[in-house]
Amino acid sequence: MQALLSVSDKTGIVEFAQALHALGVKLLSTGGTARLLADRGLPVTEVSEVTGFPEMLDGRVKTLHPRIHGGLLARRDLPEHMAALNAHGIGTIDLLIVNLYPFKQATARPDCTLEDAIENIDIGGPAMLRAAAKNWQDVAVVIDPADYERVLAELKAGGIERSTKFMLARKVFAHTAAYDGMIANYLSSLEEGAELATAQVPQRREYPSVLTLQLHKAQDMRYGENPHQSAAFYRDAEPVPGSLAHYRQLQGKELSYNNIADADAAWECVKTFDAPACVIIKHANPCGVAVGASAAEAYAKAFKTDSTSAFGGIIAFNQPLDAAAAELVAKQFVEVIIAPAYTPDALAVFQAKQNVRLLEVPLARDANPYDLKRVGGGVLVQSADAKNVTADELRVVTAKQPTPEQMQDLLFAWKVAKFVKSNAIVFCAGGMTLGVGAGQMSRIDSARIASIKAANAGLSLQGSAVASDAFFPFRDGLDVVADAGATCVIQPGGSVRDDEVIAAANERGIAMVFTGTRHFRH
Ligand SMILES: NC(=O)c1ncn([C@@H]2O[C@H](COP(=O)(O)O)[C@@H](O)[C@H]2O)c1NC=O
Repeated sequence: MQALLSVSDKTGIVEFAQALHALGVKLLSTGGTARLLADRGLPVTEVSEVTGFPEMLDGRVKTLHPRIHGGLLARRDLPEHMAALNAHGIGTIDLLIVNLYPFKQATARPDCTLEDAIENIDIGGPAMLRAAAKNWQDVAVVIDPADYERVLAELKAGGIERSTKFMLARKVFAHTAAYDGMIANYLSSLEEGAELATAQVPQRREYPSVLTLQLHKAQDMRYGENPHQSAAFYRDAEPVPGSLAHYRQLQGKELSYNNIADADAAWECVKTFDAPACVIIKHANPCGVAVGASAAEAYAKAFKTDSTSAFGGIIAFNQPLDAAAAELVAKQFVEVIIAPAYTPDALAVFQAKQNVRLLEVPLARDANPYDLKRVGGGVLVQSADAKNVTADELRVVTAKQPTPEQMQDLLFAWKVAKFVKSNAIVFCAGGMTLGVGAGQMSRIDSARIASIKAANAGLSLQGSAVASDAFFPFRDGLDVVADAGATCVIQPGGSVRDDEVIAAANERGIAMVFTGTRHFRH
């Protein structure tokens, strides 16, 4: 048996080659890889000895030769193929271990010139990979050091399984597709004229003219948003730390499409708080959000906002869930709980409620690089709404200044409003939501609904803070929240009628701050 080893990422390659040698496998290799193996005392034949050609053109041509590609592509079951190899004195290559020039790492460097990028496009590697993967029935092809162990174990047990060879081949074509996609994304992101100055770091557009994405299926789903729709969940190749895609399901029924969508909304919202927080989501909107001294207190406050809507909700915590919080939550019907960890006592509480889905997601606050939204015949792409307004960015526009407590409530309300579908109106006080008006076509209706919901929950809005995700276009919306009892308002500002709205706030004795940032959410 003959193996060809040619790797840029040399992780584990020496140990793997040693094990292959011990099994009697003959080792062929390219320049740098061959030197490393020879230095470790392994008998290795350089590819250049086989091809009769030195590696040429700064490594651009090493393995691109019929003596290599013949050995990879010949079908062992076709006598004519084997006769052709014999006639030309070509030996078969039965195992190929290749990983490619690090194009991604190279182009991520801020000083990467176009020339550097081009030199990091691997040509011979993908050619061999595709050849071996096409001939998967006869050649096992390994691109991922994580597969070395499995391949070795099977070789030791008598030979690489057919199913393993097919799995490895499929992995190759996904990998070369992603690799070429990355190159296409890079080259199509270059500004006009980049080709005139290849020794310089090229200017790049944020949105390339060709966008290639590769997503990996995490799971099939029983159905989509509705039972007559089919669905699956796909993950990014490298999901950002702290994103929902890192979930580990500890118990409960299978996750549904809506569960994942709502869990994501809950998790993204709860992550924005530093204090122990709880977010209850229904149909992608928060129906209760609160901070407290503990997870249990945060939950109890969040539940009070709208205990009717909380039924069957998705509940997220930014703290490990302990028994005290678990016991409270277990009293209500809950679909999914998300937390960075669960104490053993908390898990014990849900032992008797095996249908409840418990998700553990490591906490980190990195934002997704891009948001994607399907529209008819295309996809809208935008940067994620990662903006978190801080106190020093706020501008007080009324005669009345907010008190420090009001300022806290305003910032809390603003954080929540960012996660409420537009038009969003959120009344808050004391670190909890009191009334949420979501998804209305008119801002004034959202304001009315938020105050009706607070009244339904028996929560007073006297002295409350209110957030509006976008500016009030007229004074009428402000009058509704003032009539309801709000004494301070946070909103982006920027309306042509800001003066009218500020005058109304002054007239009603309200403190109002502008964020200068809008948080539409659709
Ligand atoms: N040109 C070729 O014929 C060729 N054959 C293999 N390579 C790549 O060369 C790298 C290994 O080189 P070395 O063994 O010299 O460190 C691998 O990433 C492999 O994919 C090549 N390089 C680039 O195209």
